[in-house]
Amino acid sequence: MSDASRITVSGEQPYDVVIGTGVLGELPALVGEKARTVAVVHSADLPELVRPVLDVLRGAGYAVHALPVPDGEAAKNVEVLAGLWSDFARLGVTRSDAIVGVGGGAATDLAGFAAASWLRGVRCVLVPTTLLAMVDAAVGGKTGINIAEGKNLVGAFAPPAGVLCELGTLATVPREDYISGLAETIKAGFIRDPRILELVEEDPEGAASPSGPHTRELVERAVQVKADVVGADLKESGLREILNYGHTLAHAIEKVEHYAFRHGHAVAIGCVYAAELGRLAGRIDADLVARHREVFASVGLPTSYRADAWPALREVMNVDKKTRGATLRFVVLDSLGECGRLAGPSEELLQAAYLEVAR
Ligand SMILES: NC(=O)c1ccc[n+]([C@@H]2O[C@H](COP(=O)([O-])OP(=O)(O)OC[C@H]3O[C@@H](n4cnc5c(N)ncnc54)[C@H](O)[C@@H]3O)[C@@H](O)[C@H]2O)c1
Ligand SMILES: O=C(O)C(=O)C[C@@H](O)[C@H](O)[C@H](O)COP(=O)(O)O
Ligand SMILES: [Zn+2]
Repeated sequence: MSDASRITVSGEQPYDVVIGTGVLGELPALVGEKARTVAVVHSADLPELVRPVLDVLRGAGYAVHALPVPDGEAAKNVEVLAGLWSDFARLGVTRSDAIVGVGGGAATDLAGFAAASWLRGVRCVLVPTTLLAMVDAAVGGKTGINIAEGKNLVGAFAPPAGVLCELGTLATVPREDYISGLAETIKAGFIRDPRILELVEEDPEGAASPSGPHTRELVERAVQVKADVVGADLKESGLREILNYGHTLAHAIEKVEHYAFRHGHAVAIGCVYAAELGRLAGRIDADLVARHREVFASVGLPTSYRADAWPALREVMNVDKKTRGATLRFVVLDSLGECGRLAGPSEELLQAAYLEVAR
């Protein structure tokens, strides 16, 4: 029996993000009647989480194939993707069939791109199993992989047919990964829904645990922010850029760390950097910057990074997707919950803001 709430993402083909317990029963309806073969892309390290997915699909009569991929960020590369394409060919995945992605954001990004690129696009259903994947990665149709030159540089906008957030799976997420997901949740609070910040500030320890009192509300609020934004601007022609708050520096940190640094941890540092940029550019005051540091730190997220890394980080920031020609562009806050853009900041400003997060 499901207690699910659902948030609809509008667009050419609207879909629901279903949040609750006992939601996997909705999988067959999302995979659809036309499908015969279902390829389930999942992290090799999570057999207990994928088993119920396989059982539900097999019970519904599909020919189900489990396709394990390397754990975490190691999944998001071109060799793994090419391996999936060969698997789909071998298994005879056709345009009437479906791909299901199960796991954290790395697995759902990969599965989504595999589905978007196979036969130029087949149906994809996502079953995120981390907080970060539920509140952000699995929602909104940004799919992709990393290359040596940078994070998520190859991918496609390809919305899923549905997203099933089984809250029970959060219980086993390692604490540091759960906290990483809180960074994106808090980001949603700064850019659009300040109530999220209040919920975290009232009870940071509760927020940092899946058994905390507000877990479901935090997930629902962050998903609602994402749904509202991507429903209005799927392909990031304007509004959607606000979801990238903090990511210009965050992606550079991840690249410099060879993708061994958690995404949310990098986003927390990146949001503080963006806040400092905003303050130095006269857009927000010191109190709002302090609130960034306090709320991220209250749940154990980092807010500073190595001082000596600046030259390397600065170079990587040039390939940020918001850059236009030689002009770096940042999402900044104009006030709490209101975003603006900062285009072409001077090198002095970029460095001065970095000095504020450097340690
Ligand atoms: N597409 C988007 O819009 C979008 C948005 C935000 C982040 N992302 C991407 O998401 C990725 C980060 O996602 P993440 O934080 O989920 O990391 P992740 O996918 O690397 O998962 C973190 C770890 O948790 C494990 N795990 C997953 N579910 C579990 C569970 N229920 N119990 C126990 N362990 C579990 C994974 O195996 C992995 O080791 C990054 O690649 C980031 O770029 C994409
Ligand atoms: O959905 C979006 O749009 C986002 O920017 C959400 C981010 O949290 C996410 O990390 C995204 O993958 C970053 O996108 P990118 O285009 O900068 O790679
Ligand atoms: Zn992110």
